[in-house]
Amino acid sequence: MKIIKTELPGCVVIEPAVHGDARGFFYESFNQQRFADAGYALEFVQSNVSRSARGVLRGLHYQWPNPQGKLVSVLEGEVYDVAVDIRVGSPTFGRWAAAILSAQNKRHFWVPEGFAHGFAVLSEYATFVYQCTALYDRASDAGLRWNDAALAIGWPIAEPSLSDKDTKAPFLADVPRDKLPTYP
Ligand SMILES: Cc1cn([C@H]2C[C@H](O)[C@@H](COP(=O)(O)OP(=O)(O)O[C@H]3O[C@@H](C)C(=O)[C@@H](O)[C@H]3O)O2)c(=O)[nH]c1=O
Repeated sequence: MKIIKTELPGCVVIEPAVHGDARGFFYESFNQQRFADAGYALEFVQSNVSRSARGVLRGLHYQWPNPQGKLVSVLEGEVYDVAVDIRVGSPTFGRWAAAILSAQNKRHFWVPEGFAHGFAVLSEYATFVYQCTALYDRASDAGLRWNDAALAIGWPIAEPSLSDKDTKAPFLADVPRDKLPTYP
C-alpha cells in the first residue's frame, strides 16, 4: 500500500495494493500490522456505511469529548472528502485537507481524532464506508457549518443537500474553545 501525505500532518491518503485477476480484484481495506508499521497504530471499534445521492453533503462532523478517528473510503461512486483541523492549540488549527475518494481509485483517507470531517457526493450515488476508533456517542456528536467562510473549504458543489442538523451547525468562531478538541 502507498501512503500519501496531505497538507495536514496526520491526515493521509492510503492507496491499497489492488490484486486484479480474471475474476475481478481484491484489496485489503485495512491491515492493522501494515498500518502500525507505517506509524498508524489504529484500533477500530465501529464500522459504518451510508449511501447518498449526487449533491448530498454530510458534515462537518466531529465528536468531543470521545473523539473518533475515521478511516474512510467509497465503494460506489465518488466523493470530495474533507478533514478540518479543529484541535485548539494545533499549528494547523482551522486548516483543511481534501481528497477525491471513489470506487475507482479505491483511496482511503485517514481522518485522525480531533478533526472535523465531511464529504460531498459527486456521482449519481455514493456508498461511503468508514471504520471508527471510538463508538458513536450522541451526546458528544457535534458539527460545524460546511461553508464557514473562515474555513474557506473548496467544495466543488455550491448548493448541496444537507440534513436539518447540518444546515444549522455553528460556525467555528462561535463554538466556545472549551467545547473543541484539544491538541495534541
Ligand atoms: C453517525 C451515526 C449516526 N447514527 C444515527 C443517528 C441518526 O438517527 C442517523 C443519521 O445520523 P447523521 O445524520 O449524524 O449521519 P451522517 O450525517 O451520515 O453522519 C456522519 O457524517 C460523516 C461526515 C461522518 O464523519 C460520520 O462520523 C458521521 O458524523 O444515524 C447512529 O446510529 N450511529 C452513528 O454512528
